[in-house]
Amino acid sequence: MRSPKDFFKPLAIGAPQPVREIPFRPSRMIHFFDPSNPKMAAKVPDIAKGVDIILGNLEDAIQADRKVAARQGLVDIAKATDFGATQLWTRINSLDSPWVLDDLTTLVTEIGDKLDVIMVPKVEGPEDIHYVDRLIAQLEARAKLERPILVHALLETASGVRRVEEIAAASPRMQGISLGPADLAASRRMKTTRVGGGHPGYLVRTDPVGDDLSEGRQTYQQDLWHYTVSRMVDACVSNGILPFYGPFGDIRDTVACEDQFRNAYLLGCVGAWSLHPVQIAIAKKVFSPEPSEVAWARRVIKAMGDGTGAVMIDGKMQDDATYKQCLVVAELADALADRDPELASAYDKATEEALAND
Ligand SMILES: CC(C)(COP(=O)(O)OP(=O)(O)OC[C@H]1O[C@@H](n2cnc3c(N)ncnc32)[C@H](O)[C@@H]1OP(=O)(O)O)[C@@H](O)C(=O)NCCC(=O)NCCSC(=O)C[C@](C)(O)C(=O)O
Ligand SMILES: [Mg+2]
Repeated sequence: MRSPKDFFKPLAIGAPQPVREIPFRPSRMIHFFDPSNPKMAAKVPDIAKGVDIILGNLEDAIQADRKVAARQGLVDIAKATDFGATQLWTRINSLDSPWVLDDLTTLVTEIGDKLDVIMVPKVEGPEDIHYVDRLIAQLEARAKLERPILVHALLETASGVRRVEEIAAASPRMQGISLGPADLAASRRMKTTRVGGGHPGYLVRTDPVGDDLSEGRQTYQQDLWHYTVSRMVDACVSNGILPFYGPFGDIRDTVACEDQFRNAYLLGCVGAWSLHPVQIAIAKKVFSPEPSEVAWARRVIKAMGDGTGAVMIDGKMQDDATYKQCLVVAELADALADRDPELASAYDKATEEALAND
């Protein structure tokens, strides 16, 4: 770890000044596409208009013999497309792969001015972030970039989870962390072959009634990812960066996808990945607070005045802490409303109705 005094110094002569704060931009979904797939690539300009983040994937899910085509495809798309307020990200190949050096060199020098964030997969510890941090700085200097590219780590190894706090604190470039449930399951030797979501075997069972151990006992499926997501959220928030849930692989099961995304939302994540167009609307719905929640939050904030003391609203005690909880929801709503006029009017309408009854 660098000295706190040097932490915000550029790591290469001529590289841009690191950011001191990670800006919060709407980040409800990171939409993945394969830049080597002409059909998918052709849809990117249109899809980009309806998502918060669009990500050109170069790593897993891209066949080995399509890696170079994917990299070049991303360069071409980035150069040809105006992404407006939508963020452009990429996921580079893993640091032990034969492709990553060319991924970084090509992308930073050719489209570094368009790229907001580089996602680094299979991060094992802070040393992986330090490696890309310096290399990106050297390439930024070469490309004469004026704005630093941020880094997002993928939490998908047991070692990464063990050192997630160090990863989150490794560089001022760290923008956030996503959970990678498939590689993480493999790394941990978990016996699930699903990409995220629950498992019918991971459950708790109610106690037996009387002597009969088998009849009348309810079972409840549990969340395999609760510990990891919670730990990731703490690591991120305590370092001023953003936590994301990752992918939900059962594209057909939109119901369970929504549940998984909502669990992550309630635990503090700002967004999740969409692998297929059908998952975009799910993420948008789940990671935008409900109008009734926003109305409630705004009502509490109004009633609490300077945010101190205690008041009762609809039979519920409100104090300094609930005021802060409400600020979380209201500030998120304001940030999303800035970008989404439909949400803005839904929030305002619900607030008006709620305040009218006070
Ligand atoms: C699952 C797949 C193969 C189904 O693709 P499909 O073509 O079979 O599906 P479809 O339902 O027939 O597609 C309908 C239409 O949507 C298009 N389409 C479909 N998907 C997209 C997309 N993403 N973006 C834009 N367009 C898309 C597709 O081209 C088609 O267009 P058409 O109507 O003109 O024929 C496909 O959706 C896909 O390849 N998605 C991305 C997969 C991916 O990026 N995986 C890697 C991330 S997850 C991961 O890496 C794990 C992690 C974190 O590392 C760890 O946990 O360890
Ligand atoms: Mg993975």
